[in-house]
Amino acid sequence: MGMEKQHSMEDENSEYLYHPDILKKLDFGKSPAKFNPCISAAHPGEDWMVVRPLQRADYDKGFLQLLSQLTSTGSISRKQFDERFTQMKSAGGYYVTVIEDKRISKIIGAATLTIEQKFIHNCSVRGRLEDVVVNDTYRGKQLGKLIVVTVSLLAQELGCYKMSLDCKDKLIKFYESLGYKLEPGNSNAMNMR
Ligand SMILES: CC(=O)SCCNC(=O)CCNC(=O)[C@H](O)C(C)(C)COP(=O)(O)OP(=O)(O)OC[C@H]1O[C@@H](n2cnc3c(N)ncnc32)[C@H](O)[C@@H]1OP(=O)(O)O
Repeated sequence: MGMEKQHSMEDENSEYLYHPDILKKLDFGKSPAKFNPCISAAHPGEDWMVVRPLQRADYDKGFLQLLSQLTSTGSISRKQFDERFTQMKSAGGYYVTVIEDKRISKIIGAATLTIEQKFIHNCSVRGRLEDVVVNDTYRGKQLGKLIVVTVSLLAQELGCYKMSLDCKDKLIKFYESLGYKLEPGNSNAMNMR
C-alpha cells in the first residue's frame, strides 16, 4: 500500500462523528451528580481514559460488542457501520459519545444524545438520551455517571429545553441522582413495535 493511501485511511478512521472540542468545555459543576473522586469529560481521572465522540475506528475497538451488552445488535459489517456513520454525520443531531480505555484500545462506555428539531417553544430543540452502557467489568466506578452527565450537559450546551429517556424501574434512582425526574401523571412510556 502506498504511503498516501495509508495516510488517508488513517485520517478517515480517526474521523469524529461530531466536533470533540465541545466536550472539553462542559461545566460539570452545573450537574447535580456527585462524583467522588471528582471527574469530568475533560479530566476522567485516569490518563488512560478518554471521553470523546464516536470514531469510524471504533468498529475495531469493540463498540458494537459493548452495545450488545445493552441489546441485540445483529451482525453488522464494516460497510454497514461506515454507511450508518456517514448518514448520522450528514443528518446532524446524532451525538454518539464513548469512553475508551486507551491501554487496550477498547470502548468501555457509551451513550447517545439525539436532537429533535421542533416548532414549539419558539423553534426549540429537544434531546433524547439513548443506548447508555458501560462494559460489565468496568461498572460501579462512576463511568455510567460520567457518560450520562457528559451527554446531558452537551444537550444543555446545544440549547435543548428538555432531555428525555426511557429506563427500567431499577435505574430510576440512578437517573434521579443525575437530575432526571419522573413527571407525575406524565410518565407512561408507550411503544408500538
Ligand atoms: C436511557 C438508557 O439507555 S437506559 C439503559 C441503561 N443501560 C443498561 O441497563 C445496560 C447495562 N447496564 C450498564 O451498562 C450499567 O450498569 C449502567 C450504565 C446502568 C451504570 O453504569 P456504572 O458504570 O455501573 O454506573 P456508576 O458506577 O456511575 O453508578 C452510579 C450509581 O448508580 C447505581 N447503579 C448503577 N447501575 C445500577 C443498576 N443496574 N441498578 C441499580 N443501581 C445501579 C450505582 O450503585 C451507583 O450508585 P452510587 O453512586 O450511590 O454508588
